[in-house]
Amino acid sequence: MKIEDVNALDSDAFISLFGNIVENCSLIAAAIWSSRPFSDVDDIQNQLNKFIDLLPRNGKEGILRNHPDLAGRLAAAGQLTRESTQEQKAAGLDTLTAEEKEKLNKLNTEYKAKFGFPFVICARENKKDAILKGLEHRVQNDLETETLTGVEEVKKICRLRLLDIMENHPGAKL
Ligand SMILES: NC(=O)NC1=NC(=O)NC1=O
Repeated sequence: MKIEDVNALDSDAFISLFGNIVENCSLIAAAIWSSRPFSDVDDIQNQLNKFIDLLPRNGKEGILRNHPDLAGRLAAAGQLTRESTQEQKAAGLDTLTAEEKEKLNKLNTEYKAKFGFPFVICARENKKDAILKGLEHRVQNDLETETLTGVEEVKKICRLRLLDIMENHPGAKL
């Protein structure tokens, strides 16, 4: 899809296409539509990042709260979004041993009890061992650090989803 095609989308079509590049936060795509015309994909990403960075603390925490646990209840119930399903599978989270799953669930529960939002990491950039190590390390951080770290991981997830759409969506027929 070319950037000209993106710039030609009305708000409904733009939100329909980009609404889940930040998991369950279609508001962000709806908001950055106002920033068109975009010069290129990086410009779209920069507008997303700027919107997220300007949110108050509770807005950032809200984005994190909208992310499903890794190999959590929704994954077990097959109720993850298409994107999350693919991302969690790519990290090998669909082939955890019973012991790994128990450890992940225990750490996820501890993390969420401490911070009030789930542990978020870009699953496509990490395999399950790195995710478990990351969770063990990050659960020891403070709230400020984890809010910012989680948001930076959301931006990585968002970037990969954005590139997928730009590369795979046919866009306007030539
Ligand atoms: N809690 C999470 O980190 N969730 C996720 N990370 C991804 O990359 N995809 C997810 O669903």
